[in-house]
Amino acid sequence: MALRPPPPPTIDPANPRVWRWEDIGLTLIHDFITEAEEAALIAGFHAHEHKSPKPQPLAHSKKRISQHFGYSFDYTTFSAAPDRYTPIPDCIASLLPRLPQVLPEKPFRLPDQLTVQYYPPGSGIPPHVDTHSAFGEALYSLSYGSAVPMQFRPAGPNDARKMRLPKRSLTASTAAGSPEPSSSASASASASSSSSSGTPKPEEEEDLPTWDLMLPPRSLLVMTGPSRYGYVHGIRARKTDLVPVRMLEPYRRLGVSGLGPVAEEGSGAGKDGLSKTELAEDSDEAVVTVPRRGRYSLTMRTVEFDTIGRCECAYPGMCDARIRQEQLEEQRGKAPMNGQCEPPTPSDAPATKPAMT
Ligand SMILES: O=C(O)CCC(=O)C(=O)O
Ligand SMILES: [Fe+2]
Repeated sequence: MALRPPPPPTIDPANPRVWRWEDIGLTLIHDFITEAEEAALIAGFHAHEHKSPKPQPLAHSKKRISQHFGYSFDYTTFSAAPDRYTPIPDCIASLLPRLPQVLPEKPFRLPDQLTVQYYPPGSGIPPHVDTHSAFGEALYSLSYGSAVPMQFRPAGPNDARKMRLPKRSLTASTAAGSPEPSSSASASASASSSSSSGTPKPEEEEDLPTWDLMLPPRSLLVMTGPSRYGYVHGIRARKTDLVPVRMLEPYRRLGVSGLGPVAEEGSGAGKDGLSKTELAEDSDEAVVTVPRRGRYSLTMRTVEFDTIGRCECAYPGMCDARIRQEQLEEQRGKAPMNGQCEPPTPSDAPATKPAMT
């Protein structure tokens, strides 16, 4: 099936490289880093790869590979562990002060929980929301190496139900298919595929608008508000994408490069001789087949040590803090009354956020 174009963004009149979907708090900034910075990040990834205690041979990997810097994420507390910190390489640290402060009403702290991921062609990440309570609102994701389409849709009842499955209770982790669940910070809404009970496939939630946003190399995606708390995002595991030509037009107009040889040349056969403009089978849409190439991303989050386990978002269905609270209340409802008064647990604390310093 061909990719589904996103709703048209608002283009910043002062900078056409900044595209915003204001209603859902999503921003895409093109050419956020230079090609030289991109090359340094890729070299940094491979240098670190050899230092890893369990080096994963990248060339042969079919799965997404992650590296973590800054504070490690701990699913037993649903927060970052203050005592587990991996120094941040210079090529990453130097980018942090350049990140846009997209929430002027909130205090800004540099991200301190960083995940670099390499996606070989054919790999992806299941639809998920990043853990609400552990991190500040703004999530940043820098793409490099090659382009990839990221799928977005509002979270639906099936996502909320899956978040409540036993494997995702208090200490369990389904880290969006991550090979390192204990240090990943994403909560998979749908880690398993279609079940015999007729549940829609993980990527689909019937009747909810689903669309794909092409993320070119060197672009920065910023999620806040509804896109951060109430939407799921993911990357389908595929070796090629069927991309509607009209989806590429805004990128071409801006002169954004790195969408693949076929996509950049427009109609006609690509350099690889594999692809040309054709009509999609399921519509009259002109599409190009774009082969995936190795793609890297750097996800940047800011740990909320002050508000561990609490969240006041407008999406309780997808909120780890609310789910934990529900589960605790359920357990209490079932527990026999013994007349004792137990001290409050951290999640019993009042839900007001302490002032940030
Ligand atoms: O690869 C990306 O751009 C995003 C990865 C992601 O969503 C995550 O690690 O939570
Ligand atoms: Fe994510």
